[in-house]
Amino acid sequence: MKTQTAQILDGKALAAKIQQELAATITELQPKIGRPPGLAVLMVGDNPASAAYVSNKEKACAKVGIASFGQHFPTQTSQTELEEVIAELNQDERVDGILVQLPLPKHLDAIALLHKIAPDKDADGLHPVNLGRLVRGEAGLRSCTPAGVMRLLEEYKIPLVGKQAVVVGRSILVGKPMALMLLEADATVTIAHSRTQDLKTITQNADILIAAAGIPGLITAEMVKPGAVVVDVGINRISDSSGKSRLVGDIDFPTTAMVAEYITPVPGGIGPMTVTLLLQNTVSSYLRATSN
Ligand SMILES: Nc1nc2c(c(=O)[nH]1)N[C@@H](CN(C=O)c1ccc(C(=O)N[C@@H](CCC(=O)O)C(=O)O)cc1)CN2
Repeated sequence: MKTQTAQILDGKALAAKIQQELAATITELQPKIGRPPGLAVLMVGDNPASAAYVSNKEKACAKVGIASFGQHFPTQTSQTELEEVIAELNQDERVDGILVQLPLPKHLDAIALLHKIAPDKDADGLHPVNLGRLVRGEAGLRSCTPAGVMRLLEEYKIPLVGKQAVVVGRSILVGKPMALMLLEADATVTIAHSRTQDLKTITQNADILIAAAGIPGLITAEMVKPGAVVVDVGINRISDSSGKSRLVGDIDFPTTAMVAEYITPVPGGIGPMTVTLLLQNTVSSYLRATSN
């Protein structure tokens, strides 16, 4: 039986390497600056997956020496209360990065909350000012998941200039900024989404295929060009026939790994890179805030 031939793009290993570098930077700078970098993660409600991600972020902060100012609010917290908390954090000199864990309970307007975060403390890179900077190719805080994808591709020296890149998914969190970052790197970019007709014909043309649709196993081997670089941003928890839960991506890994040249695993691919780029954004804001 033919088995996997693709090389793994190891996000977990790269994340560990970058986190070590961040820890060394913080150890060196903290005595001179007089305080560590600070990150505030705001979580509303009891979504168990979100609670696990927030806890991972706080553990990662502790590991590299970033102070956490996390706050957990009950589900019924109002928009105004959260806006007031963000306004305080914007003024708090110990805090370099602020993020609102998504998704939020339905009565809250996530976009309106993101607008309230000071752009230079926008650790998730989702404020319109930072998205605008990305559109214009200017320096700014970049969205963590797509920035993590770009950093992983860079580490493995994957050529992007002039390549056909297809992004499946058009969310503000991943798909749209991902397409812009690939464009910034001179790839020729196509965005496909839930209304795209004949997805297979489009994905088969991709030298670089990014799956960010949130649909388990959406991309199968016959949809992938032989030799393509395949990046799985999907994080889907499914139950198998015995009722046991496991994590899968948007890509059918066993079949796709037989045709792709490079592939990211789930878990251990883009997830750890997302958390690491969040730490990196926080440290960038800290350096900017303390540079005078
Ligand atoms: N404000 C934000 N909300 C959300 C984001 C985000 O970037 N900003 N992304 C996702 C969730 N997320 C971070 O918040 C996230 C998800 C998964 C991982 C991760 O490391 N996954 C591991 C597996 C973990 C497991 O076993 O469950 C992996 O892929 O190896 C990191 C971050 C939605 N919300």
